[in-house]
Amino acid sequence: MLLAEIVRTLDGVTATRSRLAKVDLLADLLTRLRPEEIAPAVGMLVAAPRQGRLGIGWRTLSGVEATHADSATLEVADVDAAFDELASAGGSGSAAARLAVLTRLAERATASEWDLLQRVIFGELRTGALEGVLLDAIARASSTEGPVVRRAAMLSGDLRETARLALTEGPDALAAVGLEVGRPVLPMLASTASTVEEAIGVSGPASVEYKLDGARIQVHKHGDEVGVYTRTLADITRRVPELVEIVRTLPAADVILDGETLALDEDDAPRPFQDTMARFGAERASEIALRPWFFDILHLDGRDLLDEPLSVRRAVLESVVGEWMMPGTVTDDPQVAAAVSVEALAAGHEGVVVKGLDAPYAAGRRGASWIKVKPVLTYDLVVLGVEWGSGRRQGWLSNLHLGARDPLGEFGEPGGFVMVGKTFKGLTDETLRWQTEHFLALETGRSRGAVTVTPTTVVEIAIDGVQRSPRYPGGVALRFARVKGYRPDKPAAEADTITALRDLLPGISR
Ligand SMILES: Nc1ncnc2c1ncn2[C@@H]1O[C@H](COP(=O)(O)OP(=O)(O)OP(=O)(O)O)[C@@H](O)[C@H]1O
Repeated sequence: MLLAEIVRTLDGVTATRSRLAKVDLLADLLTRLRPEEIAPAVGMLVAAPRQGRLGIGWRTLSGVEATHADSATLEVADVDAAFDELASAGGSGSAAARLAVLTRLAERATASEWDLLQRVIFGELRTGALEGVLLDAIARASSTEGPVVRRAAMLSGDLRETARLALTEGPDALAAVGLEVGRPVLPMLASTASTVEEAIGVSGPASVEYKLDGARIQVHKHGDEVGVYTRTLADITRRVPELVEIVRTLPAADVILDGETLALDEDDAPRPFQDTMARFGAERASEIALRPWFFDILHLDGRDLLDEPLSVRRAVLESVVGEWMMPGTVTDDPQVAAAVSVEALAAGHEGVVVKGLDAPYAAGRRGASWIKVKPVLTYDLVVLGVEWGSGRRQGWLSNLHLGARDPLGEFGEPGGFVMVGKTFKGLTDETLRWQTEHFLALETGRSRGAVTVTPTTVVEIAIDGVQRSPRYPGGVALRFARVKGYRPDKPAAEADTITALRDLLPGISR
């Protein structure tokens, strides 16, 4: 298949607001792929190449100079072969080799094909919205029930392979996809309530647990082999040897655990979230040691536990992790639950997560089975641009332009971002230095003292609330926004939405 057909399909998908029409277009494309084209083509559709991260920055890409082709001749297989070359180019002279591959590709591509290829190579413009539609399209194209496709995608964490299985082998092969120790699955996510009482009203009998402000980890142990993965399934095993050591000692041959990790200071108080994330990003180990708290178990010694109720999973979890268990209490009494929250806050944690005891582990889904309650309002927003600082901050990129996600395109492009405020508060010198370098590498243009950037960086912002704003396109502006920390573990497609912020406005009927 020609790459141009993928470009045309994606254009069609963007041009229509109808979900059904999007599914039709994608399903039609999928049915026309040859078996060996399915995985590469799906990778191109969702900007997640089959070869994994290609490790090419925006700067390298925008440095490619080429005269594009007038007519479309590039095949999906040609692009896939070029990606193989990019992924395997390493060692000395690799930069030149990669640039040569990119230049050849850019010359063979038409301008619109190169637009798409850049986004695929960069690998970060994934819109969660498209992945959902694509799952429906895979179901349609392979005449398989939607839930069967979704389940396989969740458990394998691999949309490309799910599409290939669905289209070439059918529902039985999909149903046979199970958990595999060593292959991470998307974590279960929480919804939000404003009080513990409200949360327990929804959940009924629940495990009310501390919500630690660290980083999510999924841990896989197979004998002595241990793998540690982030919220976005990045493998960070080599960066966290102290966690690997702890997991090795657990009394289980095969186990998959879900938890949170955090660094404590000498008084056992949690260190700032930034310190934990610094460990995740660092190539070298630092003095700050992490420790784990586990709150769920997905698999134990040959038995998948996903579909068991939390009450059963907790009992099994406790027998495996002992002292590394997340603190919490099982109760259906709102007062007892509220007391856990007070205790968690007093110990310096963020709040609590209230989890229905009957609920299974819903991998990759955000639902009412887990409800987080945090007294400080924090939102994960996307940096759209940054202003150059002045005075003491001269020469640093400082004031961040913050955007909320607009999945339905109510205030702009569907899947785009709507600006809701700015802040330069809460930035340490070290963060200023880091963000200047980081955002210059993501630069897409400059205007009036600000650098606009590719909207891929998620930052956690604390606010006192929101107010109506005639100036911002979403009609809402943040009040007293300050930076809590960057969220390299969160993709922009999962940032908070403009709807979530507008819901904070008093008296807005949506
Ligand atoms: N006891 C706990 N149970 C579940 N998650 C916990 C717990 N303690 C801390 N967490 C963290 O809280 C998050 C739950 O909120 P959510 O599923 O919305 O993830 P998130 O989008 O990363 O949210 P947040 O930014 O609030 O951490 C988990 O991803 C995990 O990192």
